[in-house]
Amino acid sequence: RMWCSRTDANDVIFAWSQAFGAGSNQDTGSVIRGGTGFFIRLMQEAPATRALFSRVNVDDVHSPEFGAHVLRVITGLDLCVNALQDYPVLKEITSHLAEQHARIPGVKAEYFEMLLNGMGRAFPMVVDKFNIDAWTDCMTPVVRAITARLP
Ligand code: HEM
Repeated sequence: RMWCSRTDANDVIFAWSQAFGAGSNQDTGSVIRGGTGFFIRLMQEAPATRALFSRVNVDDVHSPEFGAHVLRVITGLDLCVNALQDYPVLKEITSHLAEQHARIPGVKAEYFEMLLNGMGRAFPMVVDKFNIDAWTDCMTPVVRAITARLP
């Protein structure tokens, strides 16, 4: 099977809604704050990524420009997570995201793994009974699909 099981998907959809939805869903600011944290972590782990975000004002990660970028990413991930049980839709979304990143020089597959691993490490603090195995089983194929054509 290419994607994760429905049971795992169910756990991930629930975890995601606790981390980025229900409550914070109503509040774009908190989604941006949470998402920005993961980008700050990513840029610490892989400093080369910083230059990729110069167009979105990475010099001030609390600027509206960087916030809007973070929101685009989290919204893209939200689409993926909520399509985990609809394989044809998931395929469409991930291949569109793959296209959007394939044309940006310097973007590497390993950066996606780092970003998603950062979430896996943080979610136990904000999600009840976080199922890390379900997260890994569901998000690994998503990352693989988005980064298929990246170095
Ligand atoms: C699964 C995780 C990710 C999702 C869902 C995602 C989603 C998106 C979306 C929706 C856009 C806007 C595309 C557009 O409007 O044309 C974008 C732009 C971009 N993404 Fe990602 N992204 C992810 C991870 C990453 C990672 C790990 C990197 C590199 C470290 C990255 C680098 C970029 C860059 C450089 C842009 C263009 C920024 C600009 O506007 O100048 N993304 N991403």
